Amino acid sequence: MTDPGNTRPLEDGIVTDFSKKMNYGGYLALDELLSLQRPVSVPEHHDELLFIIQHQTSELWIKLMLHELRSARQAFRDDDIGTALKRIARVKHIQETLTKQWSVLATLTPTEYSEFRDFLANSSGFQSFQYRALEFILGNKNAKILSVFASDPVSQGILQELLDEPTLYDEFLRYLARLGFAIPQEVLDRDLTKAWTFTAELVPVFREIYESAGDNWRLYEACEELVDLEDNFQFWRFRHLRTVRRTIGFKTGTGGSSGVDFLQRALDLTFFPELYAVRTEIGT
Ligand code: HEM
Ligand SMILES: N[C@@H](CC(=O)c1ccccc1NC=O)C(=O)O
Repeated sequence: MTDPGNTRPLEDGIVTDFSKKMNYGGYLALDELLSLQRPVSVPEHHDELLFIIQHQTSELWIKLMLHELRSARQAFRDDDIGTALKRIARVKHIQETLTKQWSVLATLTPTEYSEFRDFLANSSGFQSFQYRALEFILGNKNAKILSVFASDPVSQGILQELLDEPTLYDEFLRYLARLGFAIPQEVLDRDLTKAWTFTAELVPVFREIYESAGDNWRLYEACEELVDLEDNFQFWRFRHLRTVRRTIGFKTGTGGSSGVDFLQRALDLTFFPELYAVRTEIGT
């Protein structure tokens, strides 16, 4: 056999004529996608491309998370817990990817960032409508935040819709109510535009599910999936906080907040407090 010189020979079947067929770049709209990284620093700072790509990839993954979470919410509505669990499992993997991805941005030193930070003006992740949509569908609703999107009616409209609709947790609890669990009427009739708050009457419901896991395996699994989802969300928030801490210290944020202190307070927020509270009761 002739030595191919560390080169893989192409096979005869490999398609090379795309004049009349869809190819990779066409399918993925790569022309557009790869022309969307537009640094604003002058002269262009080497590290701004990292900063943009870290954010754009995050937004793409968040887009998929929202797609999956909307579908999971619909699945609970349709009494289809199998599909809901499948969707949430995927979301958990995306969260892990997003949390791990912080290590790439952490290679940006404070000096490098300070060299192009001023060019970002008042733009900030706080204005990410997809991130806010994620918080809303998971239960951390806050009508006041809609004002940030006044200049972007399409995003504001999507957020208003999510604000008015049941969250993933609302649909899970309604599903439990349909199965005969003692979900208080006030929970089912709650003001959906408000953030979820701890409801003690739900703890015994979850205790019943945990203590009858053998008979209620899917429900037990769903509870644990939701806990994973919240834990993973907190891990992302924490990595963001630590990255901000090491990059800008205690400077105020470009979005106008106090910065690290403001982000620290997000770590006190919780989506499914009763699923954490039940842990204190288990085995006692
Ligand atoms: C060196 C990089 C980063 C720094 C220094 C930074 C800094 C900050 C600061 C100070 C805030 C508070 C709001 C403000 O006043 O601006 C904030 C909020 C936020 N950032 Fe970043 N950030 C960084 C990277 C990222 C990345 C990669 C994302 C991914 C999408 C992101 C998403 C967000 C979100 C969603 C918020 C709102 C959080 C909340 O409401 O609790 N940030 N960021
Ligand atoms: N808030 C950041 C700026 C920042 O990180 C940022 C700027 C524009 C678009 C996204 C950003 N990411 C997260 O807040 C800062 O205060 O430096």
